[in-house]
Amino acid sequence: MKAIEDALNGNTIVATASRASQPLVESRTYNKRTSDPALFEKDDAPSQKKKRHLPPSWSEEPREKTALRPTSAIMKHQIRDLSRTSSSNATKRPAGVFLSQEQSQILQLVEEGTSVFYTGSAGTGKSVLLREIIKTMKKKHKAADAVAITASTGKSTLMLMRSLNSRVQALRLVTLVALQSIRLLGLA
Ligand SMILES: Nc1ncnc2c1ncn2[C@@H]1O[C@H](COP(=O)(O)OP(=O)(O)OP(=O)(O)O)[C@@H](O)[C@H]1O
Repeated sequence: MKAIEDALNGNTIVATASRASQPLVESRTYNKRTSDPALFEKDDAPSQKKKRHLPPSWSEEPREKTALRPTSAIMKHQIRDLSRTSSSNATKRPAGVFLSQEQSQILQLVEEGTSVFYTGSAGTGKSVLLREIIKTMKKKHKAADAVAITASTGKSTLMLMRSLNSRVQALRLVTLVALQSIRLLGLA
């Protein structure tokens, strides 16, 4: 009631004025920036940065010069050079085929002039051995026509043509197969 009466008598203004003349400490402390250190409470005081202590060797060691990173243009050249050298090496020194003991035995028999029939599961190295046999026989009998490759079926002829990967050989192969077929049929 006392407060209402005071308000009616116009004491409100006086009260407001007195309140405004004494601003809250809180608002001064938190909402206003001030350089007065007394206004800072101990916990709110800005912490002093500690000086970093580095090991003595840190500053004594001279900094190594970092190698410049190659630009993309330089890298392109390097990659091109690398591919050139690797491809030239590949043509000069093809990866040698090291035949297994079984493959070597068959090759030896062929070299000795023995008629050989060899077979095996898929991927056991029959084609690799055949290529080696052809190579070896060509080396042994230097004449161009000394070695002839035949196939019993059209399909196998095509397979051989593909595996031998040479048009001339493939052409010769087809001719030989044709000749063999003619002979087998007793036509010639
Ligand atoms: N002596 C060897 N040295 C290295 N790799 C070999 C050798 N023999 C066979 N291979 C490899 O094994 C794989 C199969 O060989 P290849 O194609 O000659 O088998 P295959 O018996 O002819 O198979 P398929 O009957 O399926 O035609 C190939 O990748 C080949 O390079």
